[in-house]
Amino acid sequence: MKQMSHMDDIPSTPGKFKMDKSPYIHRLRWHSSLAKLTFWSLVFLGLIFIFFFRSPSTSPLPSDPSRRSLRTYNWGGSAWEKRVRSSARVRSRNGMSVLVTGAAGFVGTHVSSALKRRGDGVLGLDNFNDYYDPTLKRARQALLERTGVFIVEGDINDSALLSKLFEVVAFTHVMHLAAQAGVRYAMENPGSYVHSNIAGLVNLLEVCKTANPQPAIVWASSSSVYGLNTKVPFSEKDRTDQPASLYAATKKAGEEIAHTYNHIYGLSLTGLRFFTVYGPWGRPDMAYFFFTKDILQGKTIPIFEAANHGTVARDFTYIDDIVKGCLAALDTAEKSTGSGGKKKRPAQLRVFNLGNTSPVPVSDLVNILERLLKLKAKRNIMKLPRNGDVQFTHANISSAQRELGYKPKTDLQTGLKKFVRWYLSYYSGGKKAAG
Ligand SMILES: O=C(O)[C@H]1O[C@H](OP(=O)(O)OP(=O)(O)OC[C@H]2O[C@@H](n3ccc(=O)[nH]c3=O)[C@H](O)[C@@H]2O)[C@H](O)[C@@H](O)[C@H]1O
Repeated sequence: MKQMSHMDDIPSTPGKFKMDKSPYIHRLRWHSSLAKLTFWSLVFLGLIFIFFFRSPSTSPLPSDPSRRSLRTYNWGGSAWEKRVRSSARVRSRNGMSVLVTGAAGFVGTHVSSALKRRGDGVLGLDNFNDYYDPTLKRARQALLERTGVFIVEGDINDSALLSKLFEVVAFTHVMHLAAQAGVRYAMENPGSYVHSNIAGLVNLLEVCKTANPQPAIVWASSSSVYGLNTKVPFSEKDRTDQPASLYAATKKAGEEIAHTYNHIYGLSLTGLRFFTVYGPWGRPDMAYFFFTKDILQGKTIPIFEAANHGTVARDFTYIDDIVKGCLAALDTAEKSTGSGGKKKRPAQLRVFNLGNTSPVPVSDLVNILERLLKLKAKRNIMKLPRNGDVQFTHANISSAQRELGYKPKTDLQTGLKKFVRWYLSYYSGGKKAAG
């Protein structure tokens, strides 16, 4: 508006001037209209820029100022398509072609690399959001690139992008790991859970349902769906209708959504309830990870305990065991049965616990870290906050054992030893070496 008033200082209405045909006046008029033209052209160009470049034309993302990473991504073009095709190309007999969402995430990176190593075609998709340090995601991306996995930058809410990917590659499977994780963060940013775990899931399933052939989908649910249950170990048959966090509620909603898409469209769907997965290249928001960081920096760590000094424990599960469970779920997934958006016959619908079956108190986790780091932790014992945490998790894995041959092998001591070795290497300037 300031510019407008400045422009207004230059009289442009001939009536304000004596009709003088002097060259000066001509020049002034010419300048004035040129300035006007320039100004309005700039405004026009500005509007075009805002319209076409700032707001995604395909699937507008909800405005969410706390998630700066929800942006428009560049994709498309023949070079891009070539990379997509090459990354997804199957290189082993009977191999599968898998779209891995959340490929720059902790589990996504490990699963993508394991699939690629055995000759499956793998294409990653990730929005590289800033829920935690994106440089760690970029480092994982670099790691995957070295194994031949290309990660497309984009959001699972972008249906045009997803449709394009299915147009370029006839994926046989989708390993859906993109999600808003973290139990406590849901109090801070509830919208991001709805965006990724509900809207994003529905969007992905919509595209999968219309794809021809439809892929089989394996996706990450969570142990948190058992919520306030007290009967342990948790079995897939137990109730899951009392979530303690919005995170858990969105994962539970995901399971119901999976049921719907299986029922109506014949999509083959397998949900995996992960139990507190840890290991190298892990998530910095998780307790084992930031406890390690804080112990090394001499900072106090908050250790939760339940009422009356009750133990808080988790069925911590090592990443390599989880990867085996994920691959087995993909390998045993039956084909989807629909086409053209219609179900032909009933399709497979499964849900499995992937845990370790040996819960460890959080205080013991800290004891192990102290031994590995050769440092004493400064402990601040705190009451378990009422922001989503549950007191105890313990998986009954008999179903996964029976149907997937899932057999976790790594105890917490062994797994944390591998994590700490990676952590020290990665954060001591050995970021490249850690690969
Ligand atoms: O299984 C899951 O489905 C989930 O696992 C993970 O959640 P959690 O099991 O809660 O892991 P995590 O935060 O590492 O806390 C571990 C323990 O430390 C305790 N804890 C935590 C923080 C703290 O400051 N102090 C503390 O004692 C805390 O009370 C808990 O007992 C994933 O983050 C989540 O995305 C989801 O995948």
